[in-house]
Amino acid sequence: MPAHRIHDLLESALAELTPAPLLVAFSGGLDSSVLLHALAASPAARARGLRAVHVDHGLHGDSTNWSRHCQTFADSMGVELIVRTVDVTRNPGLGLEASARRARYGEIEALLAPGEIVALAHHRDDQAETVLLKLLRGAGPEGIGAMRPLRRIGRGFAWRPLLGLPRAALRDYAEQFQLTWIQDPSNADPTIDRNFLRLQVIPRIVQRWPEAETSIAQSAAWARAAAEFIDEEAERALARTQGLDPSTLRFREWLALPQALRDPVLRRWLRALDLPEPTYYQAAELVRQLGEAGEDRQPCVRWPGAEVRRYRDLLHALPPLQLPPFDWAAEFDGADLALPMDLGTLRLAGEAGSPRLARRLQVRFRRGGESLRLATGEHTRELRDLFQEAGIPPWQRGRLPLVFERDGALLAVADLWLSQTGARLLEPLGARLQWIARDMSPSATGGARPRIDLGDALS
Ligand SMILES: Nc1ncnc2c1ncn2[C@@H]1O[C@H](COP(=O)(O)OP(=O)(O)OP(=O)(O)O)[C@@H](O)[C@H]1O
Repeated sequence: MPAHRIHDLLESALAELTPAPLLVAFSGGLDSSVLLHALAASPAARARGLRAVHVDHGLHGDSTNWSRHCQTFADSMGVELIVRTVDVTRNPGLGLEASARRARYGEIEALLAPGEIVALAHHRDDQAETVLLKLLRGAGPEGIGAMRPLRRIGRGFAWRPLLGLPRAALRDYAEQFQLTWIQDPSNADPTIDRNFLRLQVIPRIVQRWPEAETSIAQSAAWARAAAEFIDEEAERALARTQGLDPSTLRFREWLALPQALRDPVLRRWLRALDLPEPTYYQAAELVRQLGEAGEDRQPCVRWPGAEVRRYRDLLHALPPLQLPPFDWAAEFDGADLALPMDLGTLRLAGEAGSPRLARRLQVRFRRGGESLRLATGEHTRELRDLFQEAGIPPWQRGRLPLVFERDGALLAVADLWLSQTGARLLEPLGARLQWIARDMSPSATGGARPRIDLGDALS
C-alpha cells in the first residue's frame, strides 16, 4: 500500500474526531512508529498540539535505551515526548503482559486531559489475534467485539485509526520512509498466547483462507454492534433487578433475564461495586452453581478479589470474607476495642464519650449454641433463630462481635441485640454498645441491620 493512502486515511479519520488535543501512545515498535510518523506529517494533527507518550515498564534490560530511542525519534519529528516509568507489580489474577498493559493504560489515562484523544497503533492483524484470543477464552459478544476504533478511556478517548489496515501496510510504510524501530524480543516468545497465534496459527489460517483477517474483523464488528445494543439493555435490566442495597441483586429476577443479558448485567453490577470481574468461565460457572442450588442452600462462587453469594433471593457481591480466629477473645471495659481483621471497633457510647464498666466483660465471636434473653423478650432465644428472623446472611453471623459476662452469659450481639442483664448493666450508665464496622453497608448484615438502642430495648 502506498504511503499516501495511510496519510489520506488518517486525514479523513481525524476530520471525524471532536476537535481535541491528540496524544500518540508510542512504544517505539514498528506500528506506533508508523502512526507517530504519519501523524507528525499531518497538519490537522499538528493543529491539535500533537504529543506522544512512551511508557517504560522496566521489564527489559534494554528499556532505558528504548526510551532514548523514542526520544530521538520524536525529536527528529519535532514532537514533544512524555516518558513515564511504571513499576509493574504483577497482579495475581493476571499474567505479566496483562499486568504491564494495565499499568500502561493507567499511566496514559492519568495523563489525559478532559476530552483528549490518545491514538493507539493497533491494526487489523492485532484485531484478528484479539478476536481469536477472546473466542478461546469463551467470550460473549462484548469480548468478541474486540477493539473499538474509538472508545472512552479515563477522561478522554482511545482512538485506533489503523484498525482496518493490515500489518503489511505498516511495514511497507516504515520501509518506504526508512524508519528505525525497536524489536522487542518478547514479541517472538511463542509461550505468550498472542505471539503463538500470530507466529504459528494465523499464518496457517491465512494460507488456507486468504481473506480470514478481513472476515474475522467483520465478525468482530457484528459482535460489537450486538454488544452495544445488549449493553444499553443491560443498564436498564440492572436498574430493575438490583436490591435496595446496590451490593445485592434480586436473584430470581436476574435468572429470569434473557440469557444474553445475564452476564452483562452481572458485570455492570460488579464494576459499579469496584469488584474484579470473573473470567467468562467463572461467570458461566456462577450462573450454573447459583441457579442449580436449592432454595435452602447458600451457594458461593469466588474468584480472585471477589465472591458472589446467594442468601434467600438476593445475590451479594463482596470482597473475599474471612472469619475471625475461632479462639480470639478480648477483655472489654467500654473503651474502644479493636476487633481482629477488618471487623472494626466495639465500644460503649454514652452522653459524654465512652463510659467505663465496673467489671470487665469478654468479647469473642460465635462458636455455636449461643442464646440470650432479649431485653424486650420473655424467653431465652437461640442466636441462630434471631439471625434467621432478621435475615442476617450466614457468612456475616460469625463476624459479629458477641459480648459475654465472665460467667459465660451472652449480654449483647454487636449493636443488634441486648440481653436483659446487658440492659441492666448499661442503663445506669446511659450507654449503648456501638459497633463501628469498616463495612457498614447493609449487605454486611444482609440488608437488615436492626439497630436497637438501649432506650428502645428497655421500653
Ligand atoms: N510502552 C508503551 N508506551 C506507549 N504506548 C505503548 C507502549 N506499548 C504499547 N503501546 C501502544 O499500544 C499499542 C498496542 O500495544 P502492543 O503491545 O500491541 O504494541 P507493540 O507490540 O509494542 O506494537 P507497536 O509496534 O504498535 O509499537 C501500540 O501500538 C502503542 O500505540
